[in-house]
Amino acid sequence: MAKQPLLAVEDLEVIIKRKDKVIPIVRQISFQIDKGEIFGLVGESGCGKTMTCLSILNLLPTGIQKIGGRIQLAGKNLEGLSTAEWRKLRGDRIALIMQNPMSAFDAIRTIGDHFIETLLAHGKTDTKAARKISLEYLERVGLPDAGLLLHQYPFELSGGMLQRVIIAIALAQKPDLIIADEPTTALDATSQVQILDLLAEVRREFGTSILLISHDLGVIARLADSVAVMYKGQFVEQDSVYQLFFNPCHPYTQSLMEARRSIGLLRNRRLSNGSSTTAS
Ligand SMILES: Nc1ncnc2c1ncn2[C@@H]1O[C@H](COP(=O)(O)OP(=O)(O)OP(=O)(O)O)[C@@H](O)[C@H]1O
Repeated sequence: MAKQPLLAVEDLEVIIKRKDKVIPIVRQISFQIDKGEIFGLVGESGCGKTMTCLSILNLLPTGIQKIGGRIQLAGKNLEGLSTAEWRKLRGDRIALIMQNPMSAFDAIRTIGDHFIETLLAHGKTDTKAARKISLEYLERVGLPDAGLLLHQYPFELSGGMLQRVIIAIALAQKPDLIIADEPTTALDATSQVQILDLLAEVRREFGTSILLISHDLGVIARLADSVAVMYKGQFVEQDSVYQLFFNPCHPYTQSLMEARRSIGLLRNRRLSNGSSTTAS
Protein backbone atom coordinates (compact mmCIF):
# COMPACT_ATOMS: atom_id res chain seq x y z
CA MET A 1 0.00 0.00 0.00
CA ALA A 2 1.30 3.48 -0.87
CA LYS A 3 2.45 5.60 2.07
CA GLN A 4 -0.09 8.24 3.06
CA PRO A 5 1.32 11.79 2.90
CA LEU A 6 0.76 14.14 5.84
CA LEU A 7 -0.57 16.89 3.57
CA ALA A 8 -2.00 16.36 0.11
CA VAL A 9 -3.06 19.33 -2.01
CA GLU A 10 -4.73 18.41 -5.25
CA ASP A 11 -5.67 20.77 -8.10
CA LEU A 12 -6.00 23.82 -5.84
CA GLU A 13 -7.55 26.82 -7.58
CA VAL A 14 -7.92 30.27 -6.03
CA ILE A 15 -9.36 33.44 -7.55
CA ILE A 16 -9.85 37.10 -6.73
CA LYS A 17 -13.30 38.44 -7.47
CA ARG A 18 -13.38 42.05 -8.51
CA LYS A 19 -16.65 43.80 -9.49
CA ASP A 20 -16.86 42.59 -13.05
CA LYS A 21 -13.98 40.15 -13.31
CA VAL A 22 -12.46 37.04 -11.88
CA ILE A 23 -8.66 36.86 -11.66
CA PRO A 24 -7.08 33.43 -11.13
CA ILE A 25 -4.19 33.62 -8.63
CA VAL A 26 -3.54 29.92 -7.92
CA ARG A 27 -4.03 27.63 -10.91
CA GLN A 28 -4.52 23.92 -10.31
CA ILE A 29 -1.49 23.21 -8.17
CA SER A 30 -0.88 19.82 -6.57
CA PHE A 31 1.73 18.68 -4.07
CA GLN A 32 2.26 16.36 -1.13
CA ILE A 33 4.30 16.63 2.04
CA ASP A 34 5.35 13.50 3.91
CA LYS A 35 5.79 13.23 7.65
CA GLY A 36 9.09 14.87 8.60
CA GLU A 37 9.61 16.31 5.13
CA ILE A 38 10.56 19.93 4.41
CA PHE A 39 8.85 21.05 1.22
CA GLY A 40 10.03 24.32 -0.32
CA LEU A 41 7.82 26.64 -2.32
CA VAL A 42 9.76 29.27 -4.24
CA GLY A 43 8.68 32.01 -6.60
CA GLU A 44 8.70 35.74 -7.23
CA SER A 45 6.65 38.24 -5.28
CA GLY A 46 2.93 38.04 -6.08
CA CYS A 47 3.04 34.57 -7.69
CA GLY A 48 0.58 33.12 -5.15
CA LYS A 49 2.71 31.50 -2.43
CA THR A 50 0.94 33.13 0.53
CA MET A 51 -2.52 32.50 -0.92
CA THR A 52 -1.58 28.83 -1.25
CA CYS A 53 -0.76 28.68 2.50
CA LEU A 54 -3.84 30.62 3.50
CA SER A 55 -6.00 28.23 1.45
CA ILE A 56 -4.59 25.30 3.43
CA LEU A 57 -5.53 27.08 6.68
CA ASN A 58 -8.90 28.32 5.40
CA LEU A 59 -7.78 31.88 6.12
CA LEU A 60 -8.14 33.51 2.71
CA PRO A 61 -8.89 37.25 2.90
CA THR A 62 -12.30 38.61 1.91
CA GLY A 63 -12.71 38.72 -1.85
CA ILE A 64 -10.31 35.82 -2.42
CA GLN A 65 -11.87 32.42 -2.86
CA LYS A 66 -10.87 28.79 -3.23
CA ILE A 67 -12.94 27.55 -6.13
CA GLY A 68 -11.46 24.13 -6.70
CA GLY A 69 -9.23 21.41 -5.37
CA ARG A 70 -8.94 19.09 -2.43
CA ILE A 71 -6.82 19.45 0.69
CA GLN A 72 -6.25 16.47 2.96
CA LEU A 73 -4.38 16.25 6.25
CA ALA A 74 -3.35 12.71 7.17
CA GLY A 75 -6.00 11.38 4.81
CA LYS A 76 -8.81 13.56 6.17
CA ASN A 77 -10.51 15.95 3.77
CA LEU A 78 -10.50 19.49 5.21
CA GLU A 79 -13.54 20.54 3.19
CA GLY A 80 -16.58 21.45 5.30
CA LEU A 81 -14.96 21.69 8.75
CA SER A 82 -16.86 23.84 11.24
CA THR A 83 -15.39 27.12 12.58
CA ALA A 84 -14.59 25.38 15.87
CA GLU A 85 -12.87 22.50 14.06
CA TRP A 86 -10.76 24.93 12.01
CA ARG A 87 -9.78 26.81 15.16
CA LYS A 88 -8.66 23.56 16.76
CA LEU A 89 -6.77 22.43 13.66
CA ARG A 90 -4.85 25.71 13.44
CA GLY A 91 -2.25 25.55 16.13
CA ASP A 92 -2.97 22.02 17.30
CA ARG A 93 -2.09 20.40 13.98
CA ILE A 94 -0.91 23.13 11.63
CA ALA A 95 1.09 26.12 12.87
CA LEU A 96 1.78 29.25 10.83
CA ILE A 97 4.96 31.31 11.05
CA MET A 98 4.74 34.58 9.15
CA GLN A 99 7.26 36.95 7.66
CA ASN A 100 7.09 39.82 10.15
CA PRO A 101 7.25 38.41 13.68
CA MET A 102 6.25 41.72 15.33
CA SER A 103 2.86 41.67 13.61
CA ALA A 104 1.98 38.41 15.39
CA PHE A 105 2.09 40.09 18.82
CA ASP A 106 -0.13 42.51 20.66
CA ALA A 107 2.21 45.34 21.77
CA ILE A 108 0.60 45.79 25.20
CA ARG A 109 0.74 42.14 26.25
CA THR A 110 3.81 40.33 27.52
CA ILE A 111 5.40 37.31 25.89
CA GLY A 112 4.09 35.24 28.81
CA ASP A 113 0.51 36.47 28.24
CA HIS A 114 0.73 35.43 24.58
CA PHE A 115 2.30 32.07 25.29
CA ILE A 116 0.10 31.03 28.20
CA GLU A 117 -3.16 32.24 26.62
CA THR A 118 -2.40 30.34 23.41
CA LEU A 119 -1.85 27.13 25.37
CA LEU A 120 -5.02 27.64 27.42
CA ALA A 121 -7.05 28.49 24.30
CA HIS A 122 -6.09 25.15 22.86
CA GLY A 123 -7.34 23.46 26.01
CA LYS A 124 -4.01 22.01 27.01
CA THR A 125 -3.70 22.74 30.68
CA ASP A 126 -4.03 25.11 33.66
CA THR A 127 -2.08 28.40 34.04
CA LYS A 128 0.65 26.98 36.26
CA ALA A 129 1.33 24.06 33.94
CA ALA A 130 1.14 26.39 30.89
CA ARG A 131 3.82 28.62 32.45
CA LYS A 132 6.05 25.59 32.97
CA ILE A 133 5.56 24.49 29.35
CA SER A 134 6.30 28.06 28.14
CA LEU A 135 9.61 28.11 30.03
CA GLU A 136 10.54 24.68 28.69
CA TYR A 137 9.89 25.57 25.04
CA LEU A 138 11.52 29.02 25.19
CA GLU A 139 14.65 27.27 26.42
CA ARG A 140 14.34 24.59 23.74
CA VAL A 141 14.48 27.20 20.98
CA GLY A 142 17.66 28.62 22.46
CA LEU A 143 16.32 31.71 24.24
CA PRO A 144 18.25 32.48 27.42
CA ASP A 145 16.56 33.83 30.58
CA ALA A 146 13.17 32.37 29.73
CA GLY A 147 11.78 33.42 33.14
CA LEU A 148 12.57 37.08 32.41
CA LEU A 149 11.32 36.79 28.83
CA LEU A 150 7.85 35.84 29.97
CA HIS A 151 7.57 39.29 31.61
CA GLN A 152 8.92 41.23 28.64
CA TYR A 153 6.93 43.05 25.95
CA PRO A 154 7.38 42.31 22.22
CA PHE A 155 9.14 45.66 21.57
CA GLU A 156 11.87 44.68 24.05
CA LEU A 157 12.92 41.73 21.85
CA SER A 158 14.76 41.63 18.51
CA GLY A 159 13.06 40.28 15.37
CA GLY A 160 15.11 37.08 15.61
CA MET A 161 14.10 36.58 19.25
CA LEU A 162 10.43 37.16 18.43
CA GLN A 163 10.61 34.63 15.60
CA ARG A 164 12.07 32.12 18.10
CA VAL A 165 9.19 32.86 20.50
CA ILE A 166 6.69 32.19 17.68
CA ILE A 167 8.42 28.91 16.89
CA ALA A 168 8.40 27.99 20.61
CA ILE A 169 4.65 28.72 20.88
CA ALA A 170 4.05 26.65 17.75
CA LEU A 171 6.15 23.72 18.98
CA ALA A 172 4.51 23.66 22.41
CA GLN A 173 1.31 22.62 20.65
CA LYS A 174 3.16 19.78 18.90
CA PRO A 175 1.81 20.47 15.40
CA ASP A 176 2.20 17.91 12.61
CA LEU A 177 2.92 20.66 10.09
CA ILE A 178 4.54 24.08 10.31
CA ILE A 179 3.84 26.49 7.48
CA ALA A 180 6.72 28.97 7.46
CA ASP A 181 5.93 31.85 5.08
CA GLU A 182 9.16 33.78 4.45
CA PRO A 183 10.21 33.21 8.08
CA THR A 184 13.58 34.92 7.70
CA THR A 185 12.87 37.73 5.22
CA ALA A 186 12.44 40.45 7.86
CA LEU A 187 15.53 39.41 9.83
CA ASP A 188 19.21 40.39 9.71
CA ALA A 189 21.67 37.96 8.10
CA THR A 190 22.83 36.33 11.36
CA SER A 191 19.30 35.79 12.67
CA GLN A 192 18.29 34.38 9.26
CA VAL A 193 20.86 31.60 9.49
CA GLN A 194 19.98 30.88 13.13
CA ILE A 195 16.24 30.59 12.40
CA LEU A 196 16.87 28.27 9.43
CA ASP A 197 19.13 26.10 11.61
CA LEU A 198 16.43 26.07 14.28
CA LEU A 199 13.79 24.89 11.77
CA ALA A 200 16.14 22.11 10.63
CA GLU A 201 16.58 21.08 14.27
CA VAL A 202 12.80 21.15 14.85
CA ARG A 203 12.33 18.69 12.00
CA ARG A 204 15.14 16.46 13.31
CA GLU A 205 14.01 16.48 16.92
CA PHE A 206 10.20 16.56 16.61
CA GLY A 207 9.71 14.98 13.16
CA THR A 208 7.57 17.98 12.20
CA SER A 209 6.79 18.47 8.51
CA ILE A 210 7.48 21.97 7.20
CA LEU A 211 6.09 23.87 4.24
CA LEU A 212 8.80 26.47 3.71
CA ILE A 213 7.97 29.45 1.54
CA SER A 214 10.61 31.76 0.20
CA HIS A 215 11.51 33.89 -2.78
CA ASP A 216 15.13 32.95 -2.08
CA LEU A 217 16.50 29.76 -3.62
CA GLY A 218 19.39 29.85 -1.14
CA VAL A 219 16.96 29.42 1.78
CA ILE A 220 15.23 26.52 0.03
CA ALA A 221 18.55 24.86 -0.86
CA ARG A 222 19.70 25.04 2.74
CA LEU A 223 16.66 23.31 4.22
CA ALA A 224 14.18 21.66 1.88
CA ASP A 225 14.03 18.05 0.65
CA SER A 226 11.80 18.81 -2.30
CA VAL A 227 10.70 21.98 -3.97
CA ALA A 228 8.08 23.45 -6.27
CA VAL A 229 8.77 26.54 -8.36
CA MET A 230 5.72 28.78 -8.68
CA TYR A 231 5.25 31.29 -11.45
CA LYS A 232 2.08 33.33 -12.01
CA GLY A 233 -0.04 31.00 -9.90
CA GLN A 234 1.22 27.77 -11.46
CA PHE A 235 3.84 25.20 -10.59
CA VAL A 236 6.31 25.27 -13.46
CA GLU A 237 8.66 22.73 -11.93
CA GLN A 238 8.58 20.32 -8.99
CA ASP A 239 11.34 17.95 -7.92
CA SER A 240 13.77 16.95 -5.20
CA VAL A 241 15.99 19.88 -4.24
CA TYR A 242 19.03 17.99 -5.51
CA GLN A 243 17.51 17.36 -8.96
CA LEU A 244 16.17 20.88 -9.30
CA PHE A 245 19.47 22.52 -8.44
CA PHE A 246 21.57 20.31 -10.66
CA ASN A 247 19.15 20.11 -13.53
CA PRO A 248 16.78 23.11 -13.63
CA CYS A 249 14.53 22.53 -16.65
CA HIS A 250 12.15 25.47 -16.80
CA PRO A 251 13.46 28.86 -18.06
CA TYR A 252 11.99 30.60 -15.00
CA THR A 253 13.87 28.23 -12.65
CA GLN A 254 17.02 28.81 -14.67
CA SER A 255 16.58 32.58 -14.33
CA LEU A 256 16.12 32.22 -10.54
CA MET A 257 19.34 30.19 -10.39
CA GLU A 258 21.16 32.77 -12.51
CA ALA A 259 19.98 35.62 -10.25
CA ARG A 260 21.16 33.66 -7.24
CA ARG A 261 24.54 33.01 -8.87
CA SER A 262 24.96 36.74 -9.67
CA ILE A 263 24.24 37.67 -6.04
CA GLY A 264 26.84 35.10 -4.94
CA LEU A 265 29.42 36.50 -7.37
CA LEU A 266 28.75 40.07 -6.23
CA ARG A 267 29.08 39.04 -2.59
CA ASN A 268 32.39 37.27 -3.29
CA ARG A 269 33.67 40.32 -5.17
CA ARG A 270 32.77 42.59 -2.26
CA LEU A 271 34.46 40.26 0.20
CA SER A 272 37.62 40.06 -1.90
CA ASN A 273 37.60 43.90 -2.10
CA GLY A 274 37.56 43.91 1.71
CA SER A 275 34.00 45.25 2.10
CA SER A 276 31.03 43.13 3.05
CA THR A 277 28.47 45.86 3.46
CA THR A 278 28.61 48.38 0.63
CA ALA A 279 28.25 47.80 -3.07
CA SER A 280 31.17 48.83 -5.21
N1 LIG B 1 -5.81 40.88 0.42
C1 LIG B 1 -5.69 40.84 -0.92
N2 LIG B 1 -6.66 41.34 -1.71
C2 LIG B 1 -6.57 41.28 -3.05
N3 LIG B 1 -5.56 40.70 -3.72
C3 LIG B 1 -4.56 40.18 -3.00
C4 LIG B 1 -4.56 40.20 -1.55
N4 LIG B 1 -3.45 39.58 -1.12
C5 LIG B 1 -2.77 39.19 -2.22
N5 LIG B 1 -3.43 39.53 -3.34
C6 LIG B 1 -3.01 39.25 -4.73
O1 LIG B 1 -2.94 37.83 -4.88
C7 LIG B 1 -1.84 37.47 -5.70
C8 LIG B 1 -0.99 36.43 -4.98
O2 LIG B 1 -0.46 37.06 -3.81
P1 LIG B 1 0.42 36.28 -2.74
O3 LIG B 1 0.44 37.13 -1.50
O4 LIG B 1 -0.03 34.89 -2.62
O5 LIG B 1 1.87 36.30 -3.43
P2 LIG B 1 3.26 35.81 -2.84
O6 LIG B 1 3.85 34.91 -3.86
O7 LIG B 1 3.09 35.29 -1.46
O8 LIG B 1 4.08 37.18 -2.81
P3 LIG B 1 5.13 37.72 -1.71
O9 LIG B 1 6.36 36.89 -1.87
O10 LIG B 1 5.33 39.15 -2.12
O11 LIG B 1 4.49 37.60 -0.36
C9 LIG B 1 -1.11 38.76 -6.03
O12 LIG B 1 -1.49 39.15 -7.31
C10 LIG B 1 -1.61 39.75 -5.01
O13 LIG B 1 -1.62 41.05 -5.53
